[in-house]
Amino acid sequence: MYFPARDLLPGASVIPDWITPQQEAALIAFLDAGEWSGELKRRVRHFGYRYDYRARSATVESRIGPLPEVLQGLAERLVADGFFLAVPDQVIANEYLPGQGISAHVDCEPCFGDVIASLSLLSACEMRFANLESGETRASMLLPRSLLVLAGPARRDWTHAIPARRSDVIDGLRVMRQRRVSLTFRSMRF
Ligand SMILES: O=C(O)CCC(=O)C(=O)O
Ligand SMILES: [Fe+2]
Repeated sequence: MYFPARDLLPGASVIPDWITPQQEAALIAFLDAGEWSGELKRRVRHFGYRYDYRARSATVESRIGPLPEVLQGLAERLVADGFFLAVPDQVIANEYLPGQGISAHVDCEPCFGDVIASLSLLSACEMRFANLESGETRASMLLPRSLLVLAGPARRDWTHAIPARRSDVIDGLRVMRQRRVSLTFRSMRF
């Protein structure tokens, strides 16, 4: 079953329509104007610091450079809106075509700070959460232009995953997925 945002997980917040459709279009245009990496099944772009999927880490040596202006603006807004104490300095864009997902994981704890924020673009999809200790599972729909913030227990004690499928059932209706892009903001921990 789907939980309302306030009951999703302790430490999780969902903010609907955190950006406008115009901002969404501008972000997609920006991302598509650069080079996507094909190192995974889904395409990714890294900003600020490169994350090494094999070593499962990001380090000070992996610095790419400052965040591009469009991402820096959003990173600063995450502080202004009270989600982060300091401006996040690492962003990964993930692209999911219908049928693609991300397996259950907790974002690297030694690498990244206590708050993770993920902005959804273009398509809805289901995100599933599982408690590391009890195995309890929960699910939420991530809607385009919504922001998911994971802090505290939601960031540390629960895995999150996106099932690799072509459609989701929302309120009893099967909804086909479209291309989805997410932007995940993190703070390097060093
Ligand atoms: O696509 C998403 O919303 C989540 C991405 C994610 O979990 C990650 O990059 O660690
Ligand atoms: Fe993640």
